[in-house]
Amino acid sequence: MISVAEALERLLSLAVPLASEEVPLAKAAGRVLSGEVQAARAQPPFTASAMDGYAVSGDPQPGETLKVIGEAQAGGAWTGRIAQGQAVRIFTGAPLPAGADRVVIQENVTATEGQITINETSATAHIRRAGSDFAAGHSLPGPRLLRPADLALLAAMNVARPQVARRPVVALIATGDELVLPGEAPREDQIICSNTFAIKALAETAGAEVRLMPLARDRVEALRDVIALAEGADVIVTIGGASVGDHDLVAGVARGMGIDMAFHKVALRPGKPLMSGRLGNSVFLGLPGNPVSAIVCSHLFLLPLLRRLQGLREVAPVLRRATLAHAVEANGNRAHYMRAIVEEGTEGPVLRAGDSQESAFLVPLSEANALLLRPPHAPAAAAGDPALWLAI
Ligand SMILES: Nc1nc2c(c(=O)[nH]1)N[C@H]1C(S)=C(S)[C@@H](COP(=O)(O)OP(=O)(O)OC[C@H]3O[C@@H](n4cnc5c(N)ncnc54)[C@H](O)[C@@H]3O)O[C@H]1N2
Ligand code: MOO
Repeated sequence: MISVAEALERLLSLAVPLASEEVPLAKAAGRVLSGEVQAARAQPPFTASAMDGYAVSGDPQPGETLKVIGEAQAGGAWTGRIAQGQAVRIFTGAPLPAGADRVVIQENVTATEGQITINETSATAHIRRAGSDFAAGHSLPGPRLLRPADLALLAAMNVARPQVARRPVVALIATGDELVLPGEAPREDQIICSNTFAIKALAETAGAEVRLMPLARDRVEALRDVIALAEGADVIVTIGGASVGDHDLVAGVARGMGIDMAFHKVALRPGKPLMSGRLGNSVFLGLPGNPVSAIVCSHLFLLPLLRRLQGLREVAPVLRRATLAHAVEANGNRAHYMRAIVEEGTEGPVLRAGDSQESAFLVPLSEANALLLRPPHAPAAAAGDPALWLAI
């Protein structure tokens, strides 16, 4: 069995970066900017008032009275020139008139018909210099996952249609004679297919377009047919049938279809039977069927793969530190990702592993907000000891 790190490296090496496409900004959230983009203009494009008040020349002192000779508002510049002893009524965002050096906020003046008297001065000029946020030509480098603030920045840079990596297409295949879809009437010996819905949602958070394939029954031909239907997908994900039982057919069928297997079995709990390889133009990822195993493996492997396909470099799950709320036993030879709850304590985050670590149970997974990582062969640890975790 190979380590989680080795498996992830082998999986990521199968990823051929996807082509890019242009999208309108309103559709660009969560997409990966492909390359560098440059600002067509500076921001602010002109020196602007940062407050509502009066634009003045020089630094008039308390008691001075100035004549108000015009008004400037955002989107409505006053185009004259201010001289000493004059003021222009100005509002936040308006271009600062020529000859003005500062803005006196309206709270600091007494305004009467056509004039103001200064009551107080302030150390700040209350102006935003042209280009003080960014200059024309300012660049936002890619690849970069576009967060909401990035979209505002791109808009201000007047980039209307950024180039982003196209969405990876994921074909999701649940396997097993025991499965029926939610809403259907299961026989006594059947269960509801659950994993698919978590994995679809997870893949979509990483920008994928997910195709739900028909359920594949536990027969070689049936499985082969559904996998063949998935041709053209960037990633083919199977769920179940990954282990060693007589009805666990996925590895054999994938081999029969010509997969170049990168690994099968990882020193991981839950998720030992995980497999991956290249199948035609697709990356093939065979997840174990147990719901927790499949979902944990999706966090650890599918999400990084989807991000790498879109060109991102830093894709491994982010490990954070916390202290253990209780003792934990020594670990065996597989990295154990325990379902846990992380909470903010008085001295930082505290981790509590769930009572049940059964890889088929969904309630503890639904209650968890973290996976507590116990590395292979980690010695027993006591309450208060440091531990690593990742958010789920
Ligand atoms: N003799 C051995 N048996 C098993 C081993 C082993 O090493 N030796 N490994 C165990 C481990 S670890 C895991 S994990 C499971 C995974 O096996 P499979 O990937 O072959 O999964 P299945 O047998 O098809 O299913 C396991 C379990 O999950 C349920 N399942 C499957 N698909 C879904 C779905 N889409 N939604 C909800 N539940 C699903 C299925 O009914 C089974 O109960 O193997 C152990 N066995
Ligand atoms: O590795 Mo299995 O995924 O323990 O349940």
